[in-house]
Amino acid sequence: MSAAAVTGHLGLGSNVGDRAAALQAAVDALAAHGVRVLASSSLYETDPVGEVLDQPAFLNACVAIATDLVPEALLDAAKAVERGLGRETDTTAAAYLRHGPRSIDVDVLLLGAREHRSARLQVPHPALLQRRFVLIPLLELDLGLATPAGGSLAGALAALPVTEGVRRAGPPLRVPA
Ligand SMILES: Nc1ncnc2c1ncn2[C@@H]1O[C@H](COP(=O)(O)OP(=O)(O)OP(=O)(O)O)[C@@H](O)[C@H]1O
Ligand SMILES: Nc1nc2c(c(=O)[nH]1)N=C(CO)CN2
Repeated sequence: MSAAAVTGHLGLGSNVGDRAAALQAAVDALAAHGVRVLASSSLYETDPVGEVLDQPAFLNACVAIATDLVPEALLDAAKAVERGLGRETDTTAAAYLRHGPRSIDVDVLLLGAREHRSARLQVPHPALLQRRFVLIPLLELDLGLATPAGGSLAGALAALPVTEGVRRAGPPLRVPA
């Protein structure tokens, strides 16, 4: 791939089926959709947060990426990877439950200094600074990360109450050489 226009970070999550295999399959599939994965955090076993707490624990990881895609095309790529792994991505479908169990979730967390706000995509991800399950793997990748507005992710993590368990559960996902 040629020199990429944008670097950023994606969040990966799974709490149905073989969770580690699903996270690895997502990393493996991203290249075919124009997204180069540069590095992966460790895997973390995390307590569910959000609107559905009575569901199995998640396995989460974050990856650093580079891409020539514009932000909405990157979201399309993330959704295509989810669909390719069998996830229901239509938020109006009967099978869709917001914050509910899923075989794979690929969220756009950060695109460096870029901000994007449209009906279908907000970057930074709106819940970024409230979620220990994304802040901890992101900070493993880069302790100096900040939002485009200048908010330190390390500072956000330090300010959060420890209400949600996040335990290291395995080594980083394999990324292409
Ligand atoms: N930064 C983002 N990354 C991924 N999806 C986003 C983002 N901003 C807005 N969305 C929109 O959110 C919709 C629902 O996404 P998803 O099914 O992953 O939600 P969720 O995982 O249940 O909740 P959450 O977004 O709080 O993690 C997507 O179809 C997409 O249009
Ligand atoms: N621990 C954890 N909780 C969640 C997760 C997730 O990936 N990890 N994803 C959700 C849907 O956005 C809702 N809750």
